[in-house]
Amino acid sequence: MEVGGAEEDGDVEPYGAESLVRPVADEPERAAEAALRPRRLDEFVGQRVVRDQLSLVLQAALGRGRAPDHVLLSGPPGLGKTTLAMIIAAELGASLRVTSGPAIQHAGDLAAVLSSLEEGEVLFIDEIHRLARPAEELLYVAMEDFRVDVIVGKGAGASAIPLSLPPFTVVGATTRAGLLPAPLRDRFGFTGHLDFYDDAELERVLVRSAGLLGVPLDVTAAAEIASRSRGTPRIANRLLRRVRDWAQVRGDGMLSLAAARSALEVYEVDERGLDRLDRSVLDALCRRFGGGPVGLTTLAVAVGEEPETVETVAEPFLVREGLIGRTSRGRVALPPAWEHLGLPVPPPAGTLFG
Ligand SMILES: Nc1ncnc2c1ncn2[C@@H]1O[C@H](COP(=O)(O)OP(=O)(O)OP(=O)(O)O)[C@@H](O)[C@H]1O
Repeated sequence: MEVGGAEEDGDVEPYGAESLVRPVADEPERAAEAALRPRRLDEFVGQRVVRDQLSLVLQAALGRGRAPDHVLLSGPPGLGKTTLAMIIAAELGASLRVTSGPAIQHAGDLAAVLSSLEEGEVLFIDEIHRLARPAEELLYVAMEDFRVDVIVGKGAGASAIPLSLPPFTVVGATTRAGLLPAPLRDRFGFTGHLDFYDDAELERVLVRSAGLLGVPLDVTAAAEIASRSRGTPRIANRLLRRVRDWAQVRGDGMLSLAAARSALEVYEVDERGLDRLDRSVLDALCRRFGGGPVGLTTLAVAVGEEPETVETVAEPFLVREGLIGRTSRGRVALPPAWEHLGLPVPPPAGTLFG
């Protein structure tokens, strides 16, 4: 169930919506994702440490017959935070309420959600780092004392009427744990950090998804798609759906290695998982600016994009892959960037004679 007002999202980038390897999902995609979500903890692939820890927290709470401590899940988009929140509710046999930081515009919105919670329910707050300050303060009290102060009246005549809440569990998700104020972070009894998946784990995600979609996926194709998925199950599942389209329309329905390669060529996702924007950034950096350093704005103009798009959509992965570096003087191409473009790696600066 969705609660909270319409989402006002200031972070939408023009490029992001059309990229296959962008880690965030839009609404239509979320519907396609829903069918592929693992429902129980033992179906959730990878993230062994977080899974083990969470399993203990949940089993202990179930054994005591009490709502578990509040849970904070942090990590980059598309790694399974929402899925885990749903799993937590399912494992507890509780119902789940879903809202997000940006959907809660006023403390009153949150008070309304909290005061309608029933005993043992799980409240999932996505992008919890984007809650407004007054809502955050209300949440501290609700999480710690299971109480919300309902303000009646205005100005000098206003008074707070305490309303006690039944025990419930907040599951907060954030891509930016560092932005959470310490008092809010401290109210979570358990924090799980999700990391990027390795290729073997992504292959398992793909094999499971192909089974659910009822498509024949060759193991070599699964490995190929996994290696281009940037360590992210959401991207793996998205590429799988595109390979399925290709196999259906241009192939024989089989998701073979050849089908995977042909489909990903059509969608311009290269063997390392880079897309058109990523490659144009590398290309501009190496060919036009001799490897840099070059400022973000200049680089963005060279590739015809907004600086914010380059910084938030392309750069994180390029930096993580060791293709580019960020220095105080701007962006620089690292040797693997030259190699990826098939260009000779220039000698390090200051080396006159090779
Ligand atoms: N460990 C996993 N095993 C199998 N599938 C997974 C796993 N993690 C994520 N997925 C799949 O990846 C997709 C994205 O997962 P999810 O929506 O939970 O990510 P998220 O971290 O909440 O992303 P965001 O921060 O953008 O909301 C879902 O379709 C889900 O089925």
